[in-house]
Amino acid sequence: MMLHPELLRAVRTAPGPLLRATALLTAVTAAHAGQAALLAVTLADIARHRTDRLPALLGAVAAVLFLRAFLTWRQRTAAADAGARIRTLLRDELLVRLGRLGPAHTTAARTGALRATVVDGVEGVNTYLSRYLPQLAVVCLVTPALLVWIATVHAWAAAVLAAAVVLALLAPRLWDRALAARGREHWDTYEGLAADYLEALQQMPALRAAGAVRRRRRALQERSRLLHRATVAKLRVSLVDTALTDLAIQAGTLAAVLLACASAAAGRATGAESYLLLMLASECFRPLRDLSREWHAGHVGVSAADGIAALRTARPAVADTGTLAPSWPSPPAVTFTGVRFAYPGSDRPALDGVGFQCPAGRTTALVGPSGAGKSTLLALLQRHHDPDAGAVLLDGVDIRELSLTALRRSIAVVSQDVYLFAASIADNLRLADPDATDRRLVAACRDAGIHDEIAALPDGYATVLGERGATLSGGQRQRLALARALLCDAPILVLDEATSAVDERREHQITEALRRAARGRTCLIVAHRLAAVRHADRIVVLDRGRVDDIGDHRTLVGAGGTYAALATADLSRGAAR
Ligand SMILES: Nc1ncnc2c1ncn2[C@@H]1O[C@H](COP(=O)(O)OP(=O)(O)OP(=O)(O)O)[C@@H](O)[C@H]1O
Repeated sequence: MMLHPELLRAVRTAPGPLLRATALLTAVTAAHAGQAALLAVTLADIARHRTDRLPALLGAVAAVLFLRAFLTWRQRTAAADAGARIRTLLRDELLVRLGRLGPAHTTAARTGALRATVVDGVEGVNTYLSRYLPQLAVVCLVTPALLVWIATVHAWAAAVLAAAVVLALLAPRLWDRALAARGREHWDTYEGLAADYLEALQQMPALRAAGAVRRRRRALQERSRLLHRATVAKLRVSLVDTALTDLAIQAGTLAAVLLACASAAAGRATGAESYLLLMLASECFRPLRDLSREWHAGHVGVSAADGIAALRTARPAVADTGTLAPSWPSPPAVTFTGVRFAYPGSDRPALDGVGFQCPAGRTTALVGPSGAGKSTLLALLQRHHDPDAGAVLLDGVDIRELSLTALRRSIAVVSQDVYLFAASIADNLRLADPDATDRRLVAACRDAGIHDEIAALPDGYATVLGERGATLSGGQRQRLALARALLCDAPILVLDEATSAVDERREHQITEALRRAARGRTCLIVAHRLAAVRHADRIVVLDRGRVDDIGDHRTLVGAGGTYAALATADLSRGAAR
């Protein structure tokens, strides 16, 4: 009978359907009791060889039977209806939360574990709400009413049954703490296994390349064994729980039967009363038996509730307190001033006193050795994190003063790992703008230098991509992502390692596409290979979290600093290819 605040909170997702499901379940249980009472009278009549009322009584029993069948059908529909709403609204709420939490959260959490919470956890909450809670309400409403009814027939029997009901309800609660601990352990193990499997499936090529499939399989088998152990441990506790309930029910029923027999033998009760007592004693426990069954089904919801609550109440890495939503008639300049930032848990700052400007409508390239802080700068611009000191400004306005929606609408991003959905090319493009016309899709793809290749596919823009866009090459995926970014029509374009997955010829194509795309936008490019950035209007060289130098390709090569060293390394890499 565990009531978790998170689960009670979730009742508000579908109060109407839940109330309807509960009312109908009460009616079904009442119909059971009514049928039992009618049967008691019928049996008493048969025992006394009274047949005059038999047809009417049997007719009434049949009518109640049909009514109950009808009510049961309506009840299941109402519960399914409540379930559908609970699932949809709860998952939607969690997805909105995940969206707000942003990449800072999703990179820290394991995708498989999040999936388990959002899919299986919500499923458990649904069972708890749409099946366990209505049954609990029925126990609270119908069982006392039946006990009062029994008391009018046989006060002692009612007292004994009441004691048995209380025992059946309370005795298993002694095991609640143990069950909660085992339930959590089971859920954690399940989440871990789900995350491991997802990772193994997604990383199968890497595992195969490293010859690690067999080792990974063994690790997963071990995980499965742990889950099996956790399941058995939980089952053991819940079986004790069920056994206690059953024991109380059996003892109560037996005592009531003995009392009924004793009363009948002593002539203190009529035949009809004895039959009624026997029938109602059994009905009195029906809601409890059903509750015990639903409890085991709904317990997953209780185990998952903590994870759902944690996800719902997690604080985003940045606060969305800004209110400005500028419309940018012309692309804004992006300025970093005195930016210092250390990742949570890291004592060494990733950026320390970084200041430079990306001029409006121009292309600025960020270069520097691995770990210099290039991606971190882009993450700060997108407000995945806020700087510990200093600020990022758009045309002089601190980005913290903009609402997150306005900021994100101002920036289009093509990141290192392009994500394409298992949908058509057109649908993938329209993620950026659902209302974009076919003409705009083609224009964006032309600018990104991918239109001809899409047009050459048998289904053109209607071609359905495999999962994660598997049917396209790395370079095609990157140019498709670029086209998608162009469709956003944002005044700032951010390209993080946009040419990382392609060969030299493709790199040239993409660089050309970028130059076309960058026109009329303030563009920030991070690239390892300098070919992609040598034409940039301004190149900012970062080294170990600081600005090392700023200039254009020619002046920086001439200066002979970090950039010149990178250029030499780049050249020799190019020669090696
Ligand atoms: N999520 C993170 N948590 C903790 N430290 C991080 C995280 N991401 C990056 N860092 C650290 O911050 C520093 C800057 O990393 P960043 O990814 O910005 O460098 P980069 O210049 O983009 O490197 P690369 O060219 O290899 O992508 C590095 O020391 C890195 O180890």
